[in-house]
Amino acid sequence: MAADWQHTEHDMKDEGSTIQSPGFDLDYTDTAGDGPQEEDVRDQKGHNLWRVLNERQINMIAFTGTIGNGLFLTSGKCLAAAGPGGAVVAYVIMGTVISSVISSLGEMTALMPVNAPMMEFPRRFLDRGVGLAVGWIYWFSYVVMAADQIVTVAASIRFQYDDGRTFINWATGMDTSPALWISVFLVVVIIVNMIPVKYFGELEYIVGCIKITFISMLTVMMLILNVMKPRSNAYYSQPLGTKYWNSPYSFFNSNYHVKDEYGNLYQTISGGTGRLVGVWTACVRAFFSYTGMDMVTVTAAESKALADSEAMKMASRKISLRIITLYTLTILTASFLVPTDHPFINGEGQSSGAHSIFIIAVVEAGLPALGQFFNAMFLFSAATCASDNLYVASRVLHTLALRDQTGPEFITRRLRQCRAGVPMRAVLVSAAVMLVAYLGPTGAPGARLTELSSNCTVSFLIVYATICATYLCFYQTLDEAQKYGNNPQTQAGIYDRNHPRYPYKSHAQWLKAGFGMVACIILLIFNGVNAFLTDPFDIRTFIASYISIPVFVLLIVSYKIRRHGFNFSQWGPERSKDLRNCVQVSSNKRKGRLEFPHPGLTVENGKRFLEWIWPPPILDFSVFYGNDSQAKAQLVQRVRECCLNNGFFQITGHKVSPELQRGTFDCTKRFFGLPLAEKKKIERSPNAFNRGYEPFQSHMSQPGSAPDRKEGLFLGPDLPDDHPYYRFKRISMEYYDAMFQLAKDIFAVLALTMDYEETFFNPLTEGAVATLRYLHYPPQPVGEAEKGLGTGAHRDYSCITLLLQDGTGGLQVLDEPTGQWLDVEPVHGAYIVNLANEFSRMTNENYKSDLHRVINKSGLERYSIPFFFTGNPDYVCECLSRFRGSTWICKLHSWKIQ
Ligand SMILES: O=C(O)CCC(=O)C(=O)O
Ligand SMILES: [Fe+2]
Repeated sequence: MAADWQHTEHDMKDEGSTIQSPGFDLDYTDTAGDGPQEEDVRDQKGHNLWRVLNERQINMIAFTGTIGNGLFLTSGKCLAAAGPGGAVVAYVIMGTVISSVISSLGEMTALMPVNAPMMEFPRRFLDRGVGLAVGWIYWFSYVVMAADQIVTVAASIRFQYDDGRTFINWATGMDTSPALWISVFLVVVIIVNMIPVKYFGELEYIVGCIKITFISMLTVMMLILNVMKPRSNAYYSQPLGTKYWNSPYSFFNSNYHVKDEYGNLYQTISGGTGRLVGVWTACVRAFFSYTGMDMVTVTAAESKALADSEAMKMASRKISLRIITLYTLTILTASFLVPTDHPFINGEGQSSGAHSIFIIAVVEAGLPALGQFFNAMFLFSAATCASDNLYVASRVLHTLALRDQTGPEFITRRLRQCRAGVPMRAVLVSAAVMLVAYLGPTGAPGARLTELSSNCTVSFLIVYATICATYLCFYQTLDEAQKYGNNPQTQAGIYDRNHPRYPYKSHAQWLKAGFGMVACIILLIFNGVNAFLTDPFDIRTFIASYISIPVFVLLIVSYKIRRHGFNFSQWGPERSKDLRNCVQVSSNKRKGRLEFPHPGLTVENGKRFLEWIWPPPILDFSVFYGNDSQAKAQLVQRVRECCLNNGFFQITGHKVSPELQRGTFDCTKRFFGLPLAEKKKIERSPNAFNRGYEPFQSHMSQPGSAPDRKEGLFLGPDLPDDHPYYRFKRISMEYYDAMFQLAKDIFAVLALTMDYEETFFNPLTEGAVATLRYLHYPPQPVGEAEKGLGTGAHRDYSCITLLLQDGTGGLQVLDEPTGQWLDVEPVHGAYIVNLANEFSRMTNENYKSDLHRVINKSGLERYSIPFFFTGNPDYVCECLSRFRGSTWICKLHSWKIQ
């Protein structure tokens, strides 16, 4: 009874609560912790973010968001407080703290790429109330940070530098009200956040590249200024060398000046205590300039790259390494050029730009014009940070809404809504709170944004300490699941941190998380030490430094009251210890790890090394749809090379949507999940036009070998209209049509590779016959290869095949010149294009028909969806004119495709 197919829907509902099979299944990963069905529903309602960001964009969003005024404008205060050596030490030590936090968070996110991991993980592993409290303060902190960056933009426009010898002044900035600039940039930042996330990601990528270039240039510049012969208008006549690190200056600054909020000197602490307080103050500041790196995980729910489950590992590692190295180097090089007692970093100076050690360094080296350029870059940097901070805030608010934590339903419903994958309302509400920017130093009396923003940076300490604590609980949960859980062997890797399929095992855990947590708590307790050093006690600094703690506690308490009233016995930790949405790495090979096939120096090893540096090409097909003729010509050239080489290539950037691919995989799994008797009811019989079910081991791809260890379903557009499984049919046919169109587009490119018109193959593609095939490969027992492969070695028959595989891996293509089987690593959403025999014949076998096979050694279920494009049965094939030459084999033949 075919109607029983529908009953599998309820089986799928439970999928969200079980550990999922690996790889690209993670596209089912819920964005709010529900099952895939719920995601479907949300999708229909437009509540879903879109997974469109790729790895480079994720990296750059975090990079762009972190590098802001912390380093550029306020690092001078570190130098003044701790001395050159002390400042560098502070950046290094705090770098270890932040990288402990980021790797703890990154490891959990790599295993479970959920929406807003910052709040989701504490919710699961610590306490629901803590999770929500973290969500709220995290959101608020990002909003205020965004506002603070906007104020920095306005302050940078009001640029003036006057040290008695050099005078720089941006007249426009000085003559206009900062409120005007705040308004202008607020609008710009909101607009940027409204654009579809795909373009936002691309913009961020460009901005990130500019920032990386700038900061690298800054470091090199500082180095050059230090060693080169000073210019005639420099403030010094000999190269500075290590002058500011030697006597009378020194490694540490032993005098710490306690100042009140207006910069008036209150007292000086000297000696060992002075050094200690100085380094401590520098540490707190350095830590704050690192905040923002956590953004790398906020993008998890919008990342298509995360389906390649090691992308998070690479992203979190890269961000820590890049930022810590760049910051430390930049501070180090600049510290040789600016003395610790320079008045502009000790409270004087006419504008925020004048406080920057980099501007001071270039002005004193006799390059004031460069100072202007730097200020412009700092302005740009702050503006882009503001945009990133708003991005994070909106995503967190959106998640809070999905969790029903944003008050009345009529508000929550709106905050959940997304348009084109962007949570517009969440952006607007967050932007509205950014109006606190007008509280900044705009001339308005009682401007207090600075305090607000400093207590927000303190909030990050709470969030980070919570994340480390969460990691410790997560670590314990994994341990328990591994020891006491009743897990099938195929899932063992999910709980085992040492298993090669565990996505990201960060080093030295749990120690690192413990260190991160203790360090953040100490920073939290002592960050407001300045308040205690003044007399009378500085109440404003004290409140700004500690207010976040009671607010955090209050948020937790209000959650408990709302949920349990004053029934204190129920206030204990509520956690699910839920290991849902786990993913595994799709192959035993760790990404980024270089493994040689042979010991010693061999040609194969050399080849592997080259492949490691320049991995085999994945072609971005989107240029075919664009207007860039040069890029298109490049694509055509690369396709041509692939056709001539091995007869296969992989493409991304096609128009088949991830949702449709996901839906089709869903259909595939549902079908193969049916009882055998059900599947056999539509068994493919030899005269059923190549449609229907093909049972396990009933086909032999490689003549003379054992039958294929796979089962299949052949589909075409002739499913009866009254087919009972409507959704299955709709999705399958929608997918069929999309593939048909893609095949036509690929033929257009193939025509171009032969210097024909794009339309050359139209007679072949119009009215073509094609077959969609769903395949299922059960895991192949290790060491039983002689009992048959998943698919025996074969070449496809007709024209081209477009293959979509899940993340399990197992497809191999023969590299004819070397005789080696190459693994075709799964790339999420990409199509492998195989040229088949008929087509190869038409090219006089210049274009290869590739030999390929499948061995599913992963220990996991593998699903794949080939689409065989046969071509129009009436098309008369013959050797194409382009390939007619003296050695051609098909001179006398013309034939029709079978
Ligand atoms: O399942 C795969 O990855 C390949 C299948 C295949 O080559 C075929 O069906 O012709
Ligand atoms: Fe094939």
